[in-house]
Amino acid sequence: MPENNFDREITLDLVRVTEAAALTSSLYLGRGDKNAVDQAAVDAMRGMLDYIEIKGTVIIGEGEKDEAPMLYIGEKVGTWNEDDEEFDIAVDPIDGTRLVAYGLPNAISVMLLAEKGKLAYLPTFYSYKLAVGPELKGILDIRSSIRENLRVAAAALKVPVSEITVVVLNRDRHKKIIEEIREVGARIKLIGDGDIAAAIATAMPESGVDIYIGIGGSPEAVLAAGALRTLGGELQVQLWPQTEEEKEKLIEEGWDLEKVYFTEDLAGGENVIFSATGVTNGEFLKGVKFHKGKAITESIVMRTKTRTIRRITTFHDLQHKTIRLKSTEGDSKLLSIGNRREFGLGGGI
Ligand SMILES: O=P(O)(O)OC[C@H]1O[C@](O)(COP(=O)(O)O)[C@@H](O)[C@@H]1O
Repeated sequence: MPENNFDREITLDLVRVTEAAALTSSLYLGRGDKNAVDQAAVDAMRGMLDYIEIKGTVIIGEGEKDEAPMLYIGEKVGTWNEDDEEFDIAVDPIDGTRLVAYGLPNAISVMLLAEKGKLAYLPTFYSYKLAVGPELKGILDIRSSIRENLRVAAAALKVPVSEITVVVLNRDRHKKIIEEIREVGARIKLIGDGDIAAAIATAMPESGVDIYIGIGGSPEAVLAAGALRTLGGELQVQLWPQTEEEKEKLIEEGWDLEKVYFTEDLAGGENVIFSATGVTNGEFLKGVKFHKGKAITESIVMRTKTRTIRRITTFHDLQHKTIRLKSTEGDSKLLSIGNRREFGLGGGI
């Protein structure tokens, strides 16, 4: 297949993967069961990844933190035919599992594909991140104080600081950051979870978000960088060890804790493809909606090569839509998304 056609094909394939994860996990909306949400998304993703004509290796999986189900690092995905191209893959089957478990907004299913060796490995579980859209790209510095960055941002955007909106994960570790933003007088949106969407929102003018800052998962940083590459935004990241012991170990191993990773260091190469599907309504994607025999999903897919950004609304007929679920052990089954009993869920009244 000529290279261009191949890229186009694969772009839609990735949407099918995040759509399947979003659809399946959304069956568990509001049931209070984070693990069921994650398991559904992981198995659906794995099931769909099998169909993509690539030699894919998952190099960024997620789930270690709470022993959640995961697509594990090193897992081979795709068809692995002789002529297939090799790609590295980063996934977050659900960013915001708790959000789905409690029916809260802003959960998405995400994956990223890049040329081999072009996605960064960050050794810490958490990273300190600063994300901005195109207008602030190259202007802020993660090493500067919050006050200084907000001053510079206001000057660059030609607005008073009070019109700048900063998104921060609502965590105790961010107490100082939040206090500082309040002191300077910018607006703050505290979010419960889901910092991939928050970082990406900075590059979406309609979101009303200017800056995302704070400490969040390292895999999420790489995934957000993949999208920001195409959107023309910027992510700056520093490793964030959680203990003195971890810090010393990293230094011993030769990691530079002062180093700032920029967008291209995190997701480099010419050919980065990012796909996300909304699970619950959010900043930049609508969540899965069930309506009169159909499930409706909204996805966004983008490629760095052409800078094309597509929003895709898909109507899935519940009578005919099947999803292939595949377990870590390799067993697969085809389930009908319209039949909740097949997913071990009550059929209702
Ligand atoms: O909840 P923590 O430990 O503060 O970690 C923050 C990370 O967790 C999330 O909010 C949610 O991640 P999961 O849904 O994968 O658990 C991420 O968006 C964020 O990077």
